[in-house]
Amino acid sequence: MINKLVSEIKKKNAPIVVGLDPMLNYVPKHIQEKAFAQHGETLEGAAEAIWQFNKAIVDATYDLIPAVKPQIAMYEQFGIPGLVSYKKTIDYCKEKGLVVIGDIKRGDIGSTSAAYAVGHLGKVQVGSKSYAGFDEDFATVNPYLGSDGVKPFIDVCKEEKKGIFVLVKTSNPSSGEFQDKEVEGRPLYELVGEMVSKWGEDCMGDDYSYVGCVVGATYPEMGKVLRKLMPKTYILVPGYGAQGGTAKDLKPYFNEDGLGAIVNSSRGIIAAYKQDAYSKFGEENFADASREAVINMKNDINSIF
Ligand SMILES: O=C(O)c1cc(=O)[nH]c(=O)n1[C@@H]1O[C@H](COP(=O)(O)O)[C@@H](O)[C@H]1O
Repeated sequence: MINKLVSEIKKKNAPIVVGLDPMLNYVPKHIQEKAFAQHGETLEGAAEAIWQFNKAIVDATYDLIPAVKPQIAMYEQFGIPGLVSYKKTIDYCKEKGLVVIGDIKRGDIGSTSAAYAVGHLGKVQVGSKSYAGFDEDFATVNPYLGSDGVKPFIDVCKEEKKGIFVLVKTSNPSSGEFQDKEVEGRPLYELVGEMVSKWGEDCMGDDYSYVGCVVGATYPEMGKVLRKLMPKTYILVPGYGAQGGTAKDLKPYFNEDGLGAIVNSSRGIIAAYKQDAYSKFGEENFADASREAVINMKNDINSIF
C-alpha cells in the first residue's frame, strides 16, 4: 500500500490528505434537515448527515487527491450508527481509488493491539471464514506502550500489504510535556523516531517503508531533525491550516526528491465554506468550496519545491 500511496501522490502531484473529520456543526443545514426528516434528531440522523456530507466532499475532490484520513472519534461520538458511517466512508473512498488512512491512534498491550490490528487492517477468523472489519489501508498507531504494542500492527501489515503511521511528535500545544523530555541526553521523540525507523527497515516498499510516522506541521525544527534521522520513513504531517502550520514550514519534512511526506488538512478543507475566503460559494455549494480549498492547498504546498 505504501507503493500505491507514493504512486498516487506522484500521479496527482499532490502530497496531501483530506481529513474527513465531520463535526455535525460543519454539516450544512440542508443536509442535516434531510437526514433528520428521514431518521429524526437521533444518532442515526446525525450519522446519515455526516455520511452524506463526506460523500459530497469526496465526490468533489477525489480526482485531485491521493488519500483521505477519516478520524474515528468524529464517528464514534455518534455510537454504533456513527461507526457505520465510518465504514461506509472507508468503502466509498476505496471505490473512488483513494488510499484510506484510518486515524484510530491505537496501541495497547500486545494481545489487545493484535485485536485492534485485526479489526482495522486485517481479517478476523470466524469459524472457517475470515472477515475484514473496517479494512482501512493504513492506521495511525500510538507507540508509547512500547514495541509489543506496535509489533502486532506490523505483523498484520506484512500479511495484508498495508501500513501504519506511528506517532512520533504530535502537533498539539502540549505535545512537549512528555515527548520533548530528555532521555539519555536526547528528546524522547528522537528516540521514538529512531525506533520507528528501525521497525520499518524490514518493511520496505520500493523506496519507502510501510511503517511511517506522524510529525506535526507545527514543529518544523523537529521535523527537520526527524527527516534526517529517518530518510526511508514516510511522514504524515497534520497541523497545516486550522492549527497554524504553513507551507513554508513544511519543506524540511520532505526529501530532496519531493517525496517522503504527506500533509493533512481536515477542518481547512471540509469546513472551507465557513471561511471568509470561500464565502462566495455559500452553504449549498460547500463541496465546491472544499474543492477550491484542495486546489489552493496543493498549489501552496507545491510552491515550496
Ligand atoms: O494522527 C493524526 O492525524 C494527528 C496527529 C497529530 O499530531 N495532530 C493531529 O492534528 N492529528 C489529527 O489530524 C487532524 C487535524 O485536523 P485539522 O486541524 O482540522 O486539520 C485531526 O484528525 C487530528 O486528530
